[in-house]
Amino acid sequence: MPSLGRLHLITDTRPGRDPLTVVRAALAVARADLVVQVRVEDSATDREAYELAQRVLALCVPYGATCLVNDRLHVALAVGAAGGHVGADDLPVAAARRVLGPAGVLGATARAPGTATAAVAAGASYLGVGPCHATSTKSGLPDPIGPAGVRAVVDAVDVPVIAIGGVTTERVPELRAAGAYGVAVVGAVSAAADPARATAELIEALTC
Ligand SMILES: Cc1ncc(COP(=O)(O)OP(=O)(O)O)c(N)n1
Ligand SMILES: Cc1nc(C(=O)O)sc1CCOP(=O)(O)O
Ligand SMILES: [Mg+2]
Repeated sequence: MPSLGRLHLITDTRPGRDPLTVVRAALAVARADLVVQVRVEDSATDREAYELAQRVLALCVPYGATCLVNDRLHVALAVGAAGGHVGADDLPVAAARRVLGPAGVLGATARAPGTATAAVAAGASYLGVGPCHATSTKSGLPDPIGPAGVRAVVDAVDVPVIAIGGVTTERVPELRAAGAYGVAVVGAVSAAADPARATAELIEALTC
C-alpha cells in the first residue's frame, strides 16, 4: 500500500459550496500529498455520491493523489477509489475491511485509545481522531479532545493518526507534536478566501 498523504481534504457539499473547485485548487498545490475524502450530506442520494466521487477521482488520478469515500463503501468500490472511511454509525470496521478487501485504504474514526485499538485490530489502516477542537462544520460531536487526546490515541496504536475537527494551519504544530501523522480539514481549505494558498500553508506546516 502506498504511503498515506498527510493532508486530508474532506469535501464540503453543504448548500452553496463548490467542492470540485476547491478540490481542483488543493490538488494543484498538494498533488500526490493530498488525500481527498468524498463526503456528501446524509440526505444525498447514492447517485449523487457516485457522480461526485467519479469526478473527484478523475481529478485525483493525474496527480497520483488518493481518493477515499466517506461512509458509502459501495460507492468507493463502484468508482474505483482507493478506499473509504467509517465511523460509529457506519459499517463496523471488520465488515468494512471485508467489503474493501485487504488492499483498500480503510480509515476509522476513534476518539479514545480503547476504540482506537479495537479499530486497528479490526483492520483500520489509519484513524481519524477528534474532534481536536470545536468546529461548526459538523453538529452533534462530543467535546473536543485537544492535543492530549490525540496523544493518548497515538500512544495506543501503530497506524497513522489523522487529527480532525477545527484544524487550522496554526494548530498543526501542536497536533504534530502530539504525534499526529497528518490532519483532515473541511473549513480550513473550503472556507478559505484562497483555497490553494490555504492548502500550501497546511502542507508547509505538515512538513516542518
Ligand atoms: C479523517 C476522518 N476522521 C473522522 C471522520 C468522521 O467520520 P464519522 O465519525 O463516520 O462521521 P461522518 O464524517 O460520517 O459524519 C471522517 N469523516 N474523516
Ligand atoms: C466530518 C467531521 N468529523 C469530525 C469528527 O470529530 O469526527 S469533525 C468533522 C468536521 C471537520 O471540519 P472542520 O475541519 O471544518 O472543523
Ligand atoms: Mg461516517
